[in-house]
Amino acid sequence: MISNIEEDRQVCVSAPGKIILFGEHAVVLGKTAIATSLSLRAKIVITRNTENKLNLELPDLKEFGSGSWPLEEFRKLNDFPKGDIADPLKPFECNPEFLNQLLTFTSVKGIATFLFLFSAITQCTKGFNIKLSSDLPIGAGLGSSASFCVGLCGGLLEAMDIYACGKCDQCKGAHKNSDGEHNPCTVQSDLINLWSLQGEKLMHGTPSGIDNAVSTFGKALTFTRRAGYKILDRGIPPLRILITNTRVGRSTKILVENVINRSQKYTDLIDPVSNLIDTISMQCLACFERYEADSNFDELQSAMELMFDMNQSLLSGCYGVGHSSIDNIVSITKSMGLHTKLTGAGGGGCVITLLKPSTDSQQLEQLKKALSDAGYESWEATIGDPGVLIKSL
Ligand SMILES: Nc1ncnc2c1ncn2[C@@H]1O[C@H](COP(=O)(O)OP(=O)(O)O)[C@@H](O)[C@H]1O
Ligand SMILES: C[C@@](O)(CCOP(=O)(O)O)CC(=O)O
Ligand SMILES: [Mg+2]
Repeated sequence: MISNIEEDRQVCVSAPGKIILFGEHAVVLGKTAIATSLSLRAKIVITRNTENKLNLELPDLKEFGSGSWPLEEFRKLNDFPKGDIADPLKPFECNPEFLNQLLTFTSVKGIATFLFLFSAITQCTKGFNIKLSSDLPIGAGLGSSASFCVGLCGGLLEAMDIYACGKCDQCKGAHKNSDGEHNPCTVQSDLINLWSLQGEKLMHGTPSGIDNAVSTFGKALTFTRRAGYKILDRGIPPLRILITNTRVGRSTKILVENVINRSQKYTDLIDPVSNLIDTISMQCLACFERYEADSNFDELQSAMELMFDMNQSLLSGCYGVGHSSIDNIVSITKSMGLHTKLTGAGGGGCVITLLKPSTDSQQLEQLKKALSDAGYESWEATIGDPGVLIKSL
């Protein structure tokens, strides 16, 4: 018999999307990338049920909508994670055999990812109703997959009362914001981040880990595969960024695989490119530090504009992840003296344009209309938002 408290308990979690300022794809190859969170967020609501079922609603995935499965259906699978490996405090990769068994329930990789994380974290011991929706365009380079994983893992760990910190005061909600939400402590956030990385691996094979890190911790951070994340405690300077969605769908998994294959096949040609992108990321950090010291925004803006152009040229011309729609937006914004680069995996998806401090509302409307007339949707980004937020009712 579930106690009333548990049965009535509701866990609400949100996790931000992101933009990568510099270093996408190169970060998969071990170089430095810089990313910052967005105000667009994935939202998950988790409530208990007494039906011993998983009831799932994914309103943003029209081809799915909703689904319901008895928990026993998963527990009886040959490769259901159990025993020593199945310690929810020690994130583990999905067994390929188990993935194949999960893919008998759904052909959608994202849902199979959901079912893996649900099975691994909850052991399918309790029935839950789960609804996941998002402000983020899906598959557009703004980290929707990572925010999906981070929100889900944060919510499931909370709903199962699984805390790497043993449920410290912060994770008990000692420092709630005005909406009654709290950021989990660093120890619990690291657990959420590592589980989310396992989800990202299922989504697109060889993620660097930057997307789930910035969705977990928020603000802005640098990332390398070797050293992991380093949060920029002072955030980033007040850059004005316009996000434009090409509305061209693409597969992060395929784009990432293509860059890896090109790097392995043409190592002597691509390594210098990756090293230059690493230099761009490091130069961006140096510019941020210089701005902190001298507040010379014009100097910062000029350097950022050059680095945007360089990184875009290298991504498109050398890594091969450009697209004609991206080139079109680069051209439209350049005609207005602005500089644009793709963000995320490229091949369509979203681009980011560096607005000038002097770009006034009339110029911005003129730019957005030119982009809209060309078939693109654009909006000024709010960056540096908090990472995963949890509200337990
Ligand atoms: N709101 C959502 N609802 C359901 N699935 C989602 C949602 N957001 C992301 N996903 C999953 O993430 C996948 C997109 O991941 P990816 O190709 O990496 O694009 P992105 O650049 O947005 O991270 C989708 O195909 C879907 O499986
Ligand atoms: C291309 C890459 O650098 C970022 C992928 O971003 P997104 O999934 O397109 O939002 C891959 C990675 O770092 O995992
Ligand atoms: Mg993604």
